[in-house]
Order: sequence, then C-alpha cells, then structure tokens
Amino acid sequence: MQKIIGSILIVAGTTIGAGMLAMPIISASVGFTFMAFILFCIWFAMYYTAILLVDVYKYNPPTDGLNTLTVKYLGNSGAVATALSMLILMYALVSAYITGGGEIFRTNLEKWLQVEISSHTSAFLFTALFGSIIAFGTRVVDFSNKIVFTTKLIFLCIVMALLLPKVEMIHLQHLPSSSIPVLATIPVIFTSFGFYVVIPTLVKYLDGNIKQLKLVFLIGSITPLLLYLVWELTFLGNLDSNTFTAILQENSKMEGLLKAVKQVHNSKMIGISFTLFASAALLTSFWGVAMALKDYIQDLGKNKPLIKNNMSAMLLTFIPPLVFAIFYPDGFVIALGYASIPLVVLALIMPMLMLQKAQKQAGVKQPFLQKLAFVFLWGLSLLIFILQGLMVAEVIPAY
Ligand SMILES: N[C@@H](Cc1ccccc1)C(=O)O
Repeated sequence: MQKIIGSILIVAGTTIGAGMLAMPIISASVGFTFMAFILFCIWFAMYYTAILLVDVYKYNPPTDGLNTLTVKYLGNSGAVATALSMLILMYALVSAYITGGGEIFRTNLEKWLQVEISSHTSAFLFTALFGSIIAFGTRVVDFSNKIVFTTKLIFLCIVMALLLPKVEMIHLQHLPSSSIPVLATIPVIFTSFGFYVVIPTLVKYLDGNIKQLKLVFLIGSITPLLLYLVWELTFLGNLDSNTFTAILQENSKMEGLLKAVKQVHNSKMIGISFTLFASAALLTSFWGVAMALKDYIQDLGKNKPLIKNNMSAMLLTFIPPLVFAIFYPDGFVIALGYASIPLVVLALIMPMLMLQKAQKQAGVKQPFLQKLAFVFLWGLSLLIFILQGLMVAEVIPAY
C-alpha cells in the first residue's frame, strides 16, 4: 500500500511543476470555461496514453526499460527518435530545474549566512545536495518525495484558502475575444501533464502489477487535473482579465504572478506560502525527471557495464545539464519552450505505435473505441506540432 501511495505521489509530483506556475499567466485572457475544457481534454490524452504504455507491459517483463521496448517494437529508427526526444527533453528539464532551484537556493543561503555565493556554486550545491538522492534508488526518492509533496500541498492549500473566498463569479464568465490565445495555451498545458517519462521506473517499482499501475496513473494524474482546475479558478476568479494582463505585461513572469496574488490578498503569509509552494513544486518535478533520466540511461547502456553502473549513470544524468545550467542557462530555458515537440513524440505517438505492434504480434484485434481514441490522439499531435511551429515562426505568441 505504501508503495502505491508513493507511486501516486511520484506521478503527481513530477506532473505539478513549472507548468502549473505558468498556467495562470497564459490563461489570463482566455477565461475559465475554455481553460477547463482544454485541461480536461489534455488530461484525458495523457492518462490514456500512459495506460497504453502500461498495456504494452502486458506482453513484456517489468524490468524492460523504454529503450528496450522501442528497439523491440519500432526498430532502430524508432529507438533513435525516442532516444533523441527523451534525452533532449529530460536534459532540458533537469537543466532548467537546476537553474531555477539553484537561484532559490542562492537567495536563501545569502539571506541566512550573510555571504555572497555565485550562481555557479549554488547550481552545483543544489545538484549535489538534492540530486544525490537519486543514487539511492526509487525507495529513497519515494520517501523524500512524500515529505516534499506534502509540504507543497500544505502551502498550496494556504494560498488557495486565502484567495478562494474572494472569487467572484463575474470574472469567471470572461470569454476570449479571439481563438489565438486559447490555442497558444495548448502546448504549455500539454507539458504541464508530462509525467509520461516516469512510467517505466514505476512499472519496475510495482513489479509490473497492471491493476495497481492503472490505479496509480488514474489517481496520480487526476489529482493534478483537479488542482489545476481549482488553481485556475482561484486566479481567474479573483482578477479582472484586463488588470491581470496589465500586471503580467509590466512584470516578469513569476514576479507578475506574485504581484497579482498580493493585489488580491496583501499579506506576508501569502507571499511566503506561494514561494514555498513554488520551490517544493520544482523539487518534486526535478526528482521525478532526474530519476526517469537515470533509469533511461541505464537501460540505454544495459549491455555496457561502463555506462550501466550506478556511478557513471549518475554522472551522465547530472553533469551535462549542470554544465549547461552553468554556462548557458538561457539556452535550455529557451529549449523548454519547445518541450512539447519531443513530448508529443514520446507521450502520444510512440505508445500508440508500440501498442499496435504488440497487439499485432500477439494476434489481438484493436478494439473499435481504441481506434477512435487514436484518431483524436493523432489530431492532437498534429495540432501541437502546428501550433509550436507557428510559435517558432512568431505567427502566434509564445510564452
Ligand atoms: N510537468 C512538468 C514538466 C515535465 C514535462 C515532461 C516530463 C516531465 C516533466 C512541469 O510542469 O514542470
């Protein structure tokens, strides 16, 4: 039971991260009704494809990692496409978390110890202190994640308890004036539900128990969905869309959000709770992604003892993103803006192709409802590719 709860919290912890903080910012001019609809559709897509990958494990042992499965079902080209998507996405995320986490760490250390610390040192300290936990295996990550996730929930509840009573219906009725801001939220919301990468790690952790895994992914993904809905309700219901947009135009992202919060409820308590919630969110996502990256690297090098051993897998997980975080902190933050592309390949396209192949090999006919769902998933994949392309070409605004 403890393992099931731990796994649910790892899924929810990886999901709720930087994306949740960006959500009110991107939806300021969209309004609650449309946001709720988009959140629900994308949650469904991500939950459904997680279950598809779990189903692929019906035909494979739980110790098989993602690379082993892609080589088996999609051949070398499929495995290379997956490896590229996986490594680019995870290195970009880990690097962004190191930059963000290191910054928070530096500000606090300087305040408490009254010494000046360079951002290089703080990035290194953050990685060494929090990253080293990954080396001790899923059980230790599970335990630390339980503590930090609970802290994150407590501070989130404080923020919401202070803001929710002030929600006004009139703000929630806001409707967007054009479809562009609505469409522009899709790639960001899509990355906010990115828990897909931890699936192989949890399949191994729960010894491939399909029933338990399905429950874990249902509760682990529906919890973020509900929190995101209440989160949006809290922000969009408290601020008039024009005021909110104006605050966000004048300030940088996080600062703007904090200013917006303070506009509704100006107390020290809310500022502190908000900052602690944001820091804990970053940490749980960092652990989820780094753990998945290390497992993936070990699976990639499963026939190469030099890569597979714990020490080298740890170094390969943390050194590249640390170097990037130190020398090109902006490079990866920019790359993160495009995270939805590798995530579409990984979380939407690959599981569909793999399950179809596994079913074919096992002589199982594809159920009609699944065929229908695949049409929706292909449509969503195409839409995200197009939207991200239009953002790169600056035809529609990127966040
Ligand atoms: N959901 C995470 C980002 C993420 C994307 C893809 C995979 C894992 C994590 C966040 O909001 O920060």
